[in-house]
Parts: sequence; C-alpha cells; structure tokens
Amino acid sequence: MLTYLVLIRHGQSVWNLENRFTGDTDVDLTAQGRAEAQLTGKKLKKREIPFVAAFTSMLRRAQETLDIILHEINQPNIKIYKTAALNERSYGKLQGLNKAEMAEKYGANQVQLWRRSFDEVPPGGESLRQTQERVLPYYYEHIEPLLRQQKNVLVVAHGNSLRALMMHLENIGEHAITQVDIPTGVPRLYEFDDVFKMIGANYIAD
Ligand SMILES: O=C(O)[C@H](O)COP(=O)(O)O
Repeated sequence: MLTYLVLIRHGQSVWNLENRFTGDTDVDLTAQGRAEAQLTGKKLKKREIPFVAAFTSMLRRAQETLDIILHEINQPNIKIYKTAALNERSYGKLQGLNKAEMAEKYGANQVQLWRRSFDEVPPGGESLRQTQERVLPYYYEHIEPLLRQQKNVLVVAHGNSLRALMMHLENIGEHAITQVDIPTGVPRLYEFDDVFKMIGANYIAD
C-alpha cells in the first residue's frame, strides 16, 4: 500500500500578479489563482486519494486555495489544521515592494540572493534557513507521524515555506535549492512505500 503527501503552493495572489514581495502580508487570490486551485482539486479528485488531514498556513491565499480544493475533492471528513509554522517566509522591509524595481535599485544579483539563497536574510525578514527552522519541527511533530501511519496528507502553503520542506523531503542541498522555484497551484505528489521510503516525487500534470 502506498502513502501520499501532496504539497501545493497557493494559487496566484494579487501581489504575485503585481510582482510584489509578499511574505507574510495577507493578500487575496486573483481569479486565476482561484482557477488554479480548482484545477488542482480536479486533478486530485481523479487520483481518488483519500486524505485524512490537510495542513495550511494562517494566510488567506493558502486557506482559500485549500477551501477550493476541498470543495472539489469532496471528502468531508478531512481534518484541517492551520498553523503559522507554514506561513510564507517574512520578506521584512521588502514586503509590498516591486521585485523588478528592487532589482534596479539593489542589483538583480542581490535580489536573487534574497529570494533564492539559503542563508541570505532579506532586510528585517527571514532567511530560508530561518524559515526551515520553524517549518521542519512542525512537519516532524504533526505531519510525518501521519505519513508513517500510512495516512495521506495534503499541505497547502507558500513558495518558500514549501521550498524549506522540499529540501528535507527530496534531500536538496543548500546550493541546489537556489535553483528551485515552485509554481503556484500545481500539486507535487510524494509517494511512500510501506516502510516510509520515498518512491516518487512529481508534479501532477493532469
Ligand atoms: O513572498 C512572495 O513574494 C512570494 O510568495 C514568493 O516570492 P519569491 O518567489 O520571491 O520567493
């Protein structure tokens, strides 16, 4: 018997669309973001995976994405957990500012480091390492035990809180993670065998 973990970055948000640093600012989904969530729900419904639990952050772009998915898959007994541990990494003073304008002001290289490196701390915000230091303890305590009991789990969170988790799940190093970008609203499916060995990690295309 296989066990499944599905990670999903929320659908496109208003500030994704406007190319602004978002971090833990609570912004809404766009119409496209809601459509992405709906499509994800349809893809998951086709797989007929029975989930026992769904985890999301305290931010409404993730919660709304999860609501739309749950509506599509129609499994009313899924237990829902909301936690700030899965919130997006804080971008501190960059939040609200335009990414392209910041690249003009500080240089594309610096902006890329703030966005993708493991250790660089954005002004007043969190590095990916610091994000991982809150995401992983939550994962070990609340999510991994369910998977080890062969229970299927859904996680709807954010680009960087999920990159932090992916590093652990897929054994991605501090250098390699700089190349990893997670698309909005596309489910990533992990399959584990009955001794909790990962046997697959793929985005679900259809
Ligand atoms: O916080 C943000 O701006 C986005 O959710 C993720 O942005 P990034 O791709 O710049 O890390």
